[in-house]
Amino acid sequence: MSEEQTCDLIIVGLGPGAESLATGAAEAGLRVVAVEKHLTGGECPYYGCVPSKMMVRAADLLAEGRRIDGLAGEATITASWEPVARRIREEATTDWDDQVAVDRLTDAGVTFARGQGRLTGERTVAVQGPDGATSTWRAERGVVLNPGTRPAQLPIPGLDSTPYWTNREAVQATSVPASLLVIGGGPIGAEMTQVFARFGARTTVLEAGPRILGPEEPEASALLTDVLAHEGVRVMSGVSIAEVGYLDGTFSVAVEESGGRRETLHADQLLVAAGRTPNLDDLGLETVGLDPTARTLAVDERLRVLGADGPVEGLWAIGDVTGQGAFTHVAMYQQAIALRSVLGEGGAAAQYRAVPHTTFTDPEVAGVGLTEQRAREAGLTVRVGLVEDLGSRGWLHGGAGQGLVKVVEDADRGVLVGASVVGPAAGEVLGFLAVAVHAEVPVATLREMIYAYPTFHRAIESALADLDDDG
Ligand SMILES: Cc1cc2nc3c(=O)[nH]c(=O)nc-3n(C[C@H](O)[C@H](O)[C@H](O)COP(=O)(O)OP(=O)(O)OC[C@H]3O[C@@H](n4cnc5c(N)ncnc54)[C@H](O)[C@@H]3O)c2cc1C
Ligand SMILES: NC(=O)c1ccc[n+]([C@@H]2O[C@H](COP(=O)([O-])OP(=O)(O)OC[C@H]3O[C@@H](n4cnc5c(N)ncnc54)[C@H](O)[C@@H]3O)[C@@H](O)[C@H]2O)c1
Repeated sequence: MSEEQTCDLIIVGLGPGAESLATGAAEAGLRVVAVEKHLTGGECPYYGCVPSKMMVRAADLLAEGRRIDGLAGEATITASWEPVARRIREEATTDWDDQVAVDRLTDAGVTFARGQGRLTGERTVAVQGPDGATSTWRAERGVVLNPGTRPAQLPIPGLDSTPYWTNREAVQATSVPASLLVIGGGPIGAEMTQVFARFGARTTVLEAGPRILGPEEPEASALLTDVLAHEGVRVMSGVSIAEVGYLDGTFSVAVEESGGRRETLHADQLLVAAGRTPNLDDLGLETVGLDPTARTLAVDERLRVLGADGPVEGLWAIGDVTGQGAFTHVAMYQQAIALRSVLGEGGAAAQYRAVPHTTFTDPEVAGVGLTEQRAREAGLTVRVGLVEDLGSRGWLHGGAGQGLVKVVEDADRGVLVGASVVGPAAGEVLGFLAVAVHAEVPVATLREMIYAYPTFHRAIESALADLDDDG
């Protein structure tokens, strides 16, 4: 163990938020040490948002090409995974090398330390490098934790001894399997299912819950399920997986449906996308009185980590481990607030009533704020407006214009507390509703607006009109 070194701020785990925070803190004059054990920038640029959205873009192009028949002539589409794999390797991840990101940090004046960081007490961190050597640091201001998550390992008999994919292997695929089983119908499972199916894999998605995209509005899940089924995907919900095997290049998955029917499915590849495990178990949390087995770190509105007796001295956390939405935009939002807190500055505190999200299937599934069910559980007087088509624009769009808009009103206050949009560019249409929920624009004001014809967002006007019909 080396002699303790001193700095102002240590950042452990460099997800997208921490990368920004490190640069900002160094630019503000702090001596910053940034610790990363794998790839600087975290899951999003190397295994998450960026490569997966390159895959989605390619799959959407194929689908658009296939829609030419009957709308604009004839097209013969020949799918090839080669440009997708190449773009991910060369443009997105530089072959999963983070040197550019490390250089960006060091150019900004940050001291970069490659290794596993662990708290050893208040404001102190030990960093174990790849060679096993350990350096120790004391930070005068404190420590920011941004360790993120890893794919959850399911305790399914047989699974661990098979070469199954998680999102990390899926984005590194150099070819498309002829057949694919996907365990988990959350955002990762839904996006990957559609991508590989559109590239020709016979795909089945296996979801334990009653429907895919379970936290979304049921109407949104149902619409996406229909679209996937129409594209030839088998969607099995309410299943439990008894066993997984692998023999001679083929996976076998024994599935029990809710009615008790058993079936063994076979495929060339298995993708497990069944949730995430927070990287909190090897972070030395116990040395500052925190529980290393917790699923999230409680934080206050300034991102200070909360212990049993209030904020832990000199300790902040940002990103997925705070449990406020596992999205890059949440981590980025939080880093700016945490940085101001580290620097002793004020400014707006964190609040999460209008966290937007988009699952990049086609149609996209986007939401903000509360679903109808969550609003009812919160005890609000709820009115709901729902339109299950996208009006003239949906029809003009041809085959792929299906969608919906659902708005959830707190009727006592006359403001929207949540909304969902499914459709082409739903994530963009959602922007309007995110403003409405965030700024608590009165529903009466939203109804006075003029909605351009024929846009997708015009369906919002119809959904607002439908609020009147709700009991
Ligand atoms: C397939 C996929 C698609 C996604 N798509 C989207 C999307 O479209 N939009 C969106 O907003 N979000 C998306 N996400 C979620 C997004 O990737 C995360 O929310 C985002 O990366 C923020 O995570 P984070 O900052 O908590 O940490 P992470 O990105 O998980 O990074 C944490 C970093 O900390 C490092 N680390 C952990 N422990 C230690 C330690 N003890 N010492 C040193 N280093 C450590 C890890 O190696 C990692 O690099 C997607 C995720 C996946 C998996
Ligand atoms: N477009 C986006 O913004 C985007 C895309 C991908 C991921 N993400 C983020 O990453 C997070 C993780 O994504 P995820 O899809 O892995 O996790 P998730 O937790 O959101 O969904 C996992 C799904 O797997 C199911 N499941 C769990 N155990 C199962 C089992 N044994 N058998 C069958 N099904 C099982 C769950 O019921 C759930 O529907 C998301 O919650 C999201 O915040 C965002």
